Formats: sequence, structure tokens, C-alpha cells
Amino acid sequence: MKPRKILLMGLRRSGKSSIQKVVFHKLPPNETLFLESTSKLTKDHISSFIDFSVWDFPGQVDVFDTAFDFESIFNQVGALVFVIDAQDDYLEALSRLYITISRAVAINPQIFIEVFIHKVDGLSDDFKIDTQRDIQQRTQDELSDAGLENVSLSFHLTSIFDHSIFEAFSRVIQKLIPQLPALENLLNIFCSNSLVEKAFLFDVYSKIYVATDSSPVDVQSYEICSDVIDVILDFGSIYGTSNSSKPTDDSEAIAQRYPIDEASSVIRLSTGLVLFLREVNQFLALVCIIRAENFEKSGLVEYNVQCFQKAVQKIFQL
Ligand SMILES: Nc1nc2c(ncn2[C@@H]2O[C@H](COP(=O)(O)OP(=O)(O)OP(=O)(O)O)[C@@H](O)[C@H]2O)c(=O)[nH]1
Repeated sequence: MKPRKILLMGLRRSGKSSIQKVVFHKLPPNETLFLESTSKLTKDHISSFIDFSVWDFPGQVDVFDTAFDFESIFNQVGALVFVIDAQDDYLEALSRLYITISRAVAINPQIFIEVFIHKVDGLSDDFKIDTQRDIQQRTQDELSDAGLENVSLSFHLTSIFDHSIFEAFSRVIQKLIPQLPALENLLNIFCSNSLVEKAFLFDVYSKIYVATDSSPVDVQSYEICSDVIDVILDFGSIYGTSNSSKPTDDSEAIAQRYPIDEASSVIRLSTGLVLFLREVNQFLALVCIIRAENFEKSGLVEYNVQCFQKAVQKIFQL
């Protein structure tokens, strides 16, 4: 399958490399303090349930820099993530954003523009909302003055110090997965037949959720389900089987680093909810929240998981 590319752009020190390292390389957020400034285009190929690449652009480069062939770069890209440091004065970043959007859509009108209003960990809740409203308003005004109202543009409040960066990346990557409607449909059927409250299909390696059922996503459910993955990975890396031979490619390396073969887990919470995880394939895991009384017939849920697994395999074979 042709890799889908995501481009990370934004001013210097806005947080692009930190995002890439935290989400895709498990770098602890505090260690990003020591990251050096990126001086050349860094291409990171992630071999997971679908192949995709994340390209980190040096902050000083603008889209008219002749050292880069932007014509060919934008043509290959599915989504452009533009990172704005919300703790800094963002007017310069906004003017760079308008120029970048107009150049990118002129070359590739289908491109998704995703604005990450980043480093919001330092802001109060009210200030976050005001900042988002202000950035959104200014950008939309500027684009409509330029006759660019039809750009596919989304805004996300993000920080590497909590789950928000994983959630934002999940939403970006979902736009690049052609199988998404089929996966959502399967999850809806699975949830209604198994009386499950909420189900997420996670890419285990990055903790990005590839799909979820159509009930609204609330932050707490997402956070707790993503924490289940951490528990399983930590447990798996201590007690799981590991192959000592050298991996031959990236995906094998990932599978060895994250040994969750046939992983399954049931965690009962004191709130009367059960967290249920089942591995779907080498890269994907299904994590669900189900009421304890509905989990009494766990055989039914198990059977439905097996049907779900087979259906997912078929979808990706197609
Ligand atoms: N508070 C806070 N700081 C962050 C966050 N993300 C990144 N940073 C900090 O921002 C600084 C710059 O991060 P980088 O990832 O190097 O920024 P960059 O955009 O890649 O910079 P260039 O390579 O110069 O283009 C680092 O000190 C990070 O620790 C965040 O979510 N919150």
C-alpha cells in the first residue's frame, strides 16, 4: 500500500520534533527539552497497520524556499499539520500559516490542513478556548478574503504532556484511512451486539486510535482505554515472550519491542465498569468499556470479538 504522508510544519521551536518523538518514538515528554533544532527535512517512516510517513520540516524554511521542491512535496502529502506555539505571540505563526495554506492548496486542493494549537498545558481552560477562537477566526477571515473558503481546515488544542496530542494525531490519521467507514460500521455492530458502551481500535505502537464507534468520544474514556494499552505493554515487556534474534525490518522491531501477541486483558473497576482488551492483529488492539452486568455473558463478547477480528482482516486484505 502506498504510504500516506503527513507533513509537520510551523515556526522554529513550536514543538514539531517533540510531537514526532513523543507520539512515534515514545520519548518521555520531559526529555524533549533537550532536542536540538531541526536543520534539515527529517523523514520518519512508520510501518504499522498502514504505512505512513511523518516529515518534520525545519522551522526556518518557508514554502517559497527554492532548496525544496514544494510542488512535489505537497502533491505527495495527505495532511499538513501546522504547529502553533500557543504560549508565544502567534501573529507571525498565523501569517506563515496563511502563506503555507495558500501554497499547499494551490498545488494539492485535496490536502487536509490540521492546525495544532500547541503547548496548551500552560494555559487555563478559559484562555485555551479564547485562544482557539481567536486563531480560528483570524485564519478563516484571512482565507475567505483570499477566496479560499473551501479548504479542509481543522483546529486541535494539543500538548505533549497529556493525551491530547495522541487524540489529535488519531483524528488526522483517520482522515487518511480509506477503510474508516467500514471499520466504524463494524465497531457499531460489535458494540450493539455485545452491549459495549464504547470501543476503540488502537494502533498499539503509537497509541493512536484508528477508529471508534459512533457514540461521542469523551476524553476520560479515551484516556483510560489508552492507559490500558500502556499496562499491557509494560506487563508484556516484563513477562512476555521475546525473540532475541535481530529484527529484519521495522515492523518486526516494533512487534518485538511491544510483545502483545495474543494479548488479552480484563480489568474490573470499582465503578462497575469493565475494561476489556483483545489483540486484533500484530498492530491493532480492540479496547472496550462495558458495564459489569453486561459482561456476565463474556462468552458472547469473546465470540463477537472473533467475528470482528476476521472482518478487520478482510477489510485490510481488500
Ligand atoms: N510546555 C510545552 N512545551 C513543549 C511542548 N511541545 C514541545 N515543547 C517544548 O518546545 C521546545 C521546542 O520543541 P522542538 O520540538 O525542538 O521544536 P521544533 O518545532 O521541532 O523546532 P525546530 O526544530 O527549531 O523547527 C522544546 O523545549 C520542547 O520541550 C508542549 O506540548 N508543551
